[in-house]
Amino acid sequence: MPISDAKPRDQLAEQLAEATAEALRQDLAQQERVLLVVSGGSTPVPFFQAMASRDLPWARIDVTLADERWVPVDAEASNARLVREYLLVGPASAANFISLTTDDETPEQGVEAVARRIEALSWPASLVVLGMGGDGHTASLFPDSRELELALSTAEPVVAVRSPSQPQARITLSADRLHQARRHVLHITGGDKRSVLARALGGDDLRELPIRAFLSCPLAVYWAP
Ligand SMILES: O=C1O[C@H](COP(=O)(O)O)[C@@H](O)[C@H](O)[C@H]1O
Repeated sequence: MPISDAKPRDQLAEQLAEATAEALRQDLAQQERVLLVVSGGSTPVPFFQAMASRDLPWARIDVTLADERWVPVDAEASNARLVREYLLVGPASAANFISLTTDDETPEQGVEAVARRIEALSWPASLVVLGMGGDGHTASLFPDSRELELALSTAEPVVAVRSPSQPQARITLSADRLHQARRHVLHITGGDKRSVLARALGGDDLRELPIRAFLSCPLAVYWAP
């Protein structure tokens, strides 16, 4: 389909995939391995689909997540399942995916093993693609999380997170780790999220809207209705 006939969200996903592929190519010209950090949730699906067929040396690319629900890898709610189903297919299946879960019962038990995995990657990442929820959370930095201050301030790479608003325990890259990237993108869709972003830009209380921690990365915003 010519890009001009595409629906806005698919068009946005194509543009983001092109920019991501270009960023990875640039860094691959300078270093043997590169790292791409992606978000979960529902928004990234068309981006993953657009990315999967890109002509890239995928075997030299590590892919990990900004955050994960502490659920089995094949669970509906698993961000890793989403990545495997929509991104790691076709040419992109040659990429090395690093998950954020272990067989431990809780993220608190697994957090150290995940931290070692994450530390071993090629930081700074080429690109961190953030998402955002309607409550202003990004990754698993939730406004109502007990661990929000820790996740915003620690130098540790990952934090186990409990949020009353969320049905599952989670694990998230810390804000410090998410900042360790050459480029940052916020990928959001819909009028509601545009309003949340506008509200975030008008204030500075991170606990109210944790996305504020990334508004001056600099951050490229990819938005479509
Ligand atoms: O729970 C999560 O939510 C955000 C936003 O998800 P969306 O479904 O509104 O696109 C996502 O960025 C994060 O990775 C995910 O775990």
